[in-house]
Parts: sequence; C-alpha cells; structure tokens
Amino acid sequence: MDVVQLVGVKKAHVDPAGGRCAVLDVERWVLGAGEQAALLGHSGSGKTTLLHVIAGLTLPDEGSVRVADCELTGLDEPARDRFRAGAIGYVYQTLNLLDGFSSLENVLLGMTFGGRPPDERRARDLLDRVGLGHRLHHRPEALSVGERQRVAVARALLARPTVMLADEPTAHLDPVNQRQVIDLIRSACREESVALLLVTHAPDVAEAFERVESIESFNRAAKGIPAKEVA
Ligand SMILES: Nc1ncnc2c1ncn2[C@@H]1O[C@H](COP(=O)(O)OP(=O)(O)OP(=O)(O)O)[C@@H](O)[C@H]1O
Repeated sequence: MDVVQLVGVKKAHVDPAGGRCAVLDVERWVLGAGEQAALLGHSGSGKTTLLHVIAGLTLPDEGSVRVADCELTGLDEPARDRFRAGAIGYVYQTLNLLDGFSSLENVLLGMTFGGRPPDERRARDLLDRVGLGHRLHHRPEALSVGERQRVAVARALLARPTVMLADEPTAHLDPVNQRQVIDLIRSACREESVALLLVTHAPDVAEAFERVESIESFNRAAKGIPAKEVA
C-alpha cells in the first residue's frame, strides 16, 4: 500500500522579477507504507518544495497529492494543518524548536495543532529513547546541535504519524553524530512502522537506505534535465 502518492504534480514559484519558475513537474511518485527512502539532488532542485507539497504546507498548482488516503489538494489550510499534525512527522532543515521552551515542552507543542490532548508520557518516553531522558527540562540554547536534532525527531514522532519527512536533519553534524541521528530516525520509524523520506546531500548517509533516488530522476522541472530525458 502506498502512503504517499503524487500524480501530475506541478509547482512553480514566482521569481523576484515576477516571472514563474517551474520547480516541480512530477508525473508519478509514490512511497510505500513503512518504506524508507533517501532523496538526493543538487541545491535548488526542488527537494524542500517536494516535502512541503507532501506535508500540505504548500499546494501544487496542478495534480493530486494523496497522503494516508487523504487528498490534500481538497483541504483548506486549517484542515491541512490538522491533518499534518496527526499524520505527518516533519523534521525541518532549521529544526524549528521554540527557544523559550524545554525539550519536553517542545515535543508536546507538536501536538497542539492536532486537537488531541498532548501525551506527556509518550513525549517523555520518546525523549528517553532518543537519549535525552536527562535533558527533559533543558531549553534548546542549553542543548548541543545533535541533541536539538534529537528533540526534533522525538517531536516528529509524537503523534504516531504515518509518514516522516526529514529535510537534511544532519546537515550541521560531524560524521559520527550524523550516523547516530540517521540510525535513530531509521530505527524509530521502523519500530513504529512510519514511512520515511529523508533529504540529504551526503552520499554516505544515502547509501545506508535500500531506496535511494535523485530528485532529478523524476522531477522534470529540475534544472539541467530536459523533460524528454525523464521516463
Ligand atoms: N517561496 C519561494 N518563492 C520563490 N522561489 C522559491 C521559493 N521557495 C523556493 N524557491 C525556489 O525554488 C527552487 C527550489 O527550492 P527548494 O528549496 O525546493 O530546493 P532544494 O532542492 O531543497 O535546495 P537545497 O538543497 O539548497 O535546500 C529554488 O530555485 C528556489 O530559489
């Protein structure tokens, strides 16, 4: 069963001169239930835009985006926000942790938009599992970059999502920490049967995945790839 299915998805951004710039042109792309895929691609090839479209953070100009059997293009923004809070775990490139709040509060805040009561026991358990049981009450500024990254992973898992989207979650880590955070994301997703799409620039991070693909192979709008060369 596919938990993400994009069909005929097109998305253009408006450039500073007011012109439209095609960023996504995807005939069909799917992610299976519990599948783990690494996504590579050059800077500006549309990786973050693709994740935003799958998460319903932005709508495509054309096409269908189905996630966990829900057609996101048919939902208004508040409905997409509610859907995302329940079905999608997102680890942002910039982590998006709130400065004034502890690790535990940051994890719990992830559920605020879902309309369900925050599950503090699960939040503590997840923080424990990512090795931060002793950092529950530290604020982001008192955590290392790797620890912040792990808080973001725990927050993304709290609502028991169907899909985890991770946008370069290890960009600022040394190779040892990078490996630890990736292993942690992968094992947590496997244990909870969460499908994973992870964007990375690091070929050695991608190598560990059974499915590795470059966005240029399926996005006809990626620069340098003429549409006719894409099957
Ligand atoms: N809100 C926006 N308005 C206008 N153009 C945008 C917007 N967001 C992204 N773009 C453009 O769309 C293209 C794809 O951006 P995107 O962030 O998806 O690329 P990426 O593959 O994730 O890049 P990177 O690897 O550098 O993070 C880029 O050329 C970018 O300048």
